[in-house]
Amino acid sequence: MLKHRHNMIILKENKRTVKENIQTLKRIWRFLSGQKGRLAVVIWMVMISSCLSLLGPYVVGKAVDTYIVTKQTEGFVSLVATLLFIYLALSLSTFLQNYWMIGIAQKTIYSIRTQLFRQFHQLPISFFDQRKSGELMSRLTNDIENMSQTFNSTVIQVISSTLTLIGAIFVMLSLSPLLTAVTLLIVPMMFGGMRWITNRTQKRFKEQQQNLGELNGLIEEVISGQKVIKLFSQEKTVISQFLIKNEQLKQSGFWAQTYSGFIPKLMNVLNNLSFALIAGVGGIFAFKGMISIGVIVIFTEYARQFTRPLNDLANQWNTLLSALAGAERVFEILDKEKEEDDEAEALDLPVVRGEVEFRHVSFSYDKKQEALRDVSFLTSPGETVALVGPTGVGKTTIIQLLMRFYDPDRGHILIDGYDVRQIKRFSLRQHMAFVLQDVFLFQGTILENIRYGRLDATDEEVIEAAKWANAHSFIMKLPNGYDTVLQQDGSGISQGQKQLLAIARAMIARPSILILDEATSNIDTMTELAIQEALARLMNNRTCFVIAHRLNTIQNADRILVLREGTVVEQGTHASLLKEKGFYYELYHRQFKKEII
Ligand SMILES: Nc1ncnc2c1ncn2[C@@H]1O[C@H](COP(=O)(O)OP(=O)(O)OP(=O)(O)O)[C@@H](O)[C@H]1O
Repeated sequence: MLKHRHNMIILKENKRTVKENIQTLKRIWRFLSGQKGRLAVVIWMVMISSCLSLLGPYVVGKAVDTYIVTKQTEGFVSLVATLLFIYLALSLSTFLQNYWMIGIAQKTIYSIRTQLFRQFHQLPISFFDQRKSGELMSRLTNDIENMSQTFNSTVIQVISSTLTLIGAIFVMLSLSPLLTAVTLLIVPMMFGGMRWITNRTQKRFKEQQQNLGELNGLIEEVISGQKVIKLFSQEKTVISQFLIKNEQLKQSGFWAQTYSGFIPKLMNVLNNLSFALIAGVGGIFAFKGMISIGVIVIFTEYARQFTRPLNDLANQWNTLLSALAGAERVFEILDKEKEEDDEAEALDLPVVRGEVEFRHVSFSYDKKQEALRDVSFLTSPGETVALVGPTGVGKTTIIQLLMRFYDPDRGHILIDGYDVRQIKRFSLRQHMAFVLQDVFLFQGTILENIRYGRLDATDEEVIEAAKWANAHSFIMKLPNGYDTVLQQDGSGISQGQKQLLAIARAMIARPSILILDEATSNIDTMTELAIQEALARLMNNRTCFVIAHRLNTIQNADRILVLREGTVVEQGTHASLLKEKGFYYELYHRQFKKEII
């Protein structure tokens, strides 16, 4: 039943062309390259077990004719022993083929999963900017899991069902073509009936899937937005929204399951019908001496063998197609263009002084609307540069280009006189560190989180950095000090403490160029002071780019770059810019002055 439900859900995906499916199969085949020998053994095993499963009923039929009808006992025991051997061998070969196939499947899935995970690290940032993380996660988990399930069982089932089906028809034809025709009568009825039910269930399953998606979306939103819901006392609204969606899901689920429940019933009816037909028509043939009783026994057994593989094939076929669609989604990522390789003569910069120049840089994310337009500036080593401007003017974009997450469409970015394209990415990023307002902490200890800045730092160096970052004292108050395990979102420590850890992490990286995205959230005064002091130490003697939100930072900056609509409209110190009475002056009076009044 479950399998059948799955069929319906994936009907939509089955619209892929045969050519596309063959191409995907070819690619999967390539992943199996190291295991073709084992796969051949499995296929042999499947063939043997299919033959054995056809042989069993044949021997039973022969036993009826030779021993039971004639009441002959001699040799009967050895025939029963043969039958026992056939069924034991069948069980053993089924077990072995499953065991080996699971081994092959898991090895293949392991290598596809590893390749996909590696690929994620080689893709440019633009790839991630354009996609939802949930959707990417689902390729690495759901799609691969779907492939894995299919490899585990479907391949074997498809081969075995096909062989059994062909074998059964072949043996039946050789025994009695007429009775075979009678047995096959149920096939069109089976397809007709299935089609009738499928047409009705398909719509219901689509509805169910859609309702389930909407309900999941609501649940996800409610869980992540718990604080907002509570704060605005929206619990009742959310619950009533949930009840509506839940009711819809119940309704569609009820009808989908009810309709699909007809399928096993139909199979049963048809099976019984075929038994009755074989017994009735076969009986008449037997009276006329056209066939023996044993042949009727063989036919009734094969009739069962016949409907089962047909049903299995219908189910497995859809599962296989759905797995192919999943595989295609995985391959689509594997085929994405990787981040451009470093140029052959790209340099390793052992030391960076921190001179940064943007020379007529223009850049557009979508190649339609420019996010930066002819931006030029030159900073001296050790300068603190504040990027100032209204929202969406390109402050973050300047930083993204500096870190080489994107390359400019026009113009050049130079560090110590070298075009960033001439520097190896790894080397470039090694000289940079950033402290962003959303501090990203990994699941792990505090020690590991700080050491992320430079993996070869000793424990002593980590502690030293934490002391410099004013983080040591709060860390020591935690139950396990530096060994306290943080969850991925850093729950358990405050926003300000996360900032202090981020500063320690940047400190240990010993960068020449520092990037700061100042936190806008309110942090208590004591922690704020600790952060400001730690930042001042971190920024000392380093070129710093600050996406500045605090007046204090802006006033103390050596250079302020004032951005407007993707271009630098003014630059200078706070005092000189105020004197100019231009855009900065306007911004200052609009945004900041109220802070100091
Ligand atoms: N990944 C992206 N894809 C497409 N457009 C983007 C992307 N990131 C930013 N943009 C667009 O580029 C322009 C500049 O964005 P940017 O993030 O650099 O602004 P900002 O000055 O940092 O803004 P804020 O102060 O709000 O963070 C905006 O118009 C924005 O919509």
